[in-house]
Amino acid sequence: MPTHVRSYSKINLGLAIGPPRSDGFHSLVTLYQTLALYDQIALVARPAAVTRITLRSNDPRVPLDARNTVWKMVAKALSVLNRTAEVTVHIQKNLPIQGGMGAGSANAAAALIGLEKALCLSIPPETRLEIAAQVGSDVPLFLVGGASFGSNRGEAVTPAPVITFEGQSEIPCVIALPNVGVSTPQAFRDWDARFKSAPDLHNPPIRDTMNELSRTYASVFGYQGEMESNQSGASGIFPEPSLSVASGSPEKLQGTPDEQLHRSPETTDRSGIKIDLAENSLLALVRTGIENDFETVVFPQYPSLREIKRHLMGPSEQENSAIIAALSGSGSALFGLYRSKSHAEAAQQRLQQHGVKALVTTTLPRPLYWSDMFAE
Ligand SMILES: C[C@](O)(CO)[C@H](O)COP(=O)(O)OP(=O)(O)OC[C@H]1O[C@@H](n2ccc(N)nc2=O)[C@H](O)[C@@H]1O
Ligand SMILES: Nc1ncnc2c1ncn2[C@@H]1O[C@H](COP(=O)(O)OP(=O)(O)OP(=O)(O)O)[C@@H](O)[C@H]1O
Repeated sequence: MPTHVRSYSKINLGLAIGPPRSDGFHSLVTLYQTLALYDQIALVARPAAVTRITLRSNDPRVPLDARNTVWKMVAKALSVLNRTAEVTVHIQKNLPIQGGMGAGSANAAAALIGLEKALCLSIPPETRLEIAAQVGSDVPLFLVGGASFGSNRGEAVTPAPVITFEGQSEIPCVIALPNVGVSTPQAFRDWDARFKSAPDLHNPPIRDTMNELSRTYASVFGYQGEMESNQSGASGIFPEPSLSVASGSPEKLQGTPDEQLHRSPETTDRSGIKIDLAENSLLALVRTGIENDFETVVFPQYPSLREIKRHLMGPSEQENSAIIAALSGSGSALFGLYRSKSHAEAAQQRLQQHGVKALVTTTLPRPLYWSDMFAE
């Protein structure tokens, strides 16, 4: 019987790129958010004298050899664990390839989770994260799920509190799928080329966008007063952080006005505007003006993507316009987050009228990410 694992996708709620490093990677700071859209993997594994990996996929563009992230993950995990096995994986692709939604990375994480289950292994969480980081910068985030902070080259992940909007933790989301693929290494190279002649942009004392973005996240999520730690986190990998005030869940705001005052801290955004953290964490984030640095290099190359972002946003000042719309990762997928499902559906229609494929989904908080992981 195959082990079925859902391989969810992600978006980046802000991404700041730092200077290139000597190992060819770039430092970055980002906030990952998993989405309910998923590929599916079906994995069969049994101990054998020598390791043999066989991959299949419904999508002919997916490499079925050692270039595949799933292959890399299975080979690496077995080698680290000093095991040999025959492993067959079917990768059912629903997500775009080169979309910036971390699909290939998620496939790798799902394969690791499936392999553990199929072979009844229990890999220590630190080892899991270490193996994941070796397969790709975006892989570890899928061992955390929900919202998580990414730093270093993106592989250093820390669980973030649930991101809510008006009490909703599954925020309606539209993914626009432009008819182009953006290569991640090429996008990083373009970033370097663009700013080669402006070294100040890579000079931390003059403009350190990464530090700025870190401060932004800290200003939104940093209130420590009510931080709780629940060791039975859904993943079993990390304790579940819960920031009750920033999460804005109404029940947390009960109590006397004095108590509410105590639980309603304020912080200031980059322009000094006061943010009421009790309001909701997504709006507080948006108000800080978070951006994705990749837009600077990807939009000039693919002007249609800027246009798609406008369609995702919708007419300004209207109630049904997006709370935020941006490129995800290095693209080409873009996302919009909305107050309601009907607003998301209206955005989907706007895009379809302009010939752009669009999917309606929701953000996926950490508990749901793990509870539905093995559902077929
Ligand atoms: C753009 C993002 O999707 C944002 O979440 C990720 O940074 C990309 O992560 P990923 O696809 O897992 O990337 P990896 O497979 O680790 O790296 C692919 C290539 O992208 C470039 N790369 C990636 C991550 C990083 N922090 N700096 C880089 O310069 C490198 O050229 C690397 O060889
Ligand atoms: N399991 C996989 N699924 C899809 N593509 C894969 C896989 N393994 C390797 N690849 C190769 O990796 C390339 C990028 O795949 P992927 O879909 O992960 O890009 P992406 O969505 O831009 O990811 P990211 O958000 O991490 O940058 C593809 O061109 C493909 O040839």
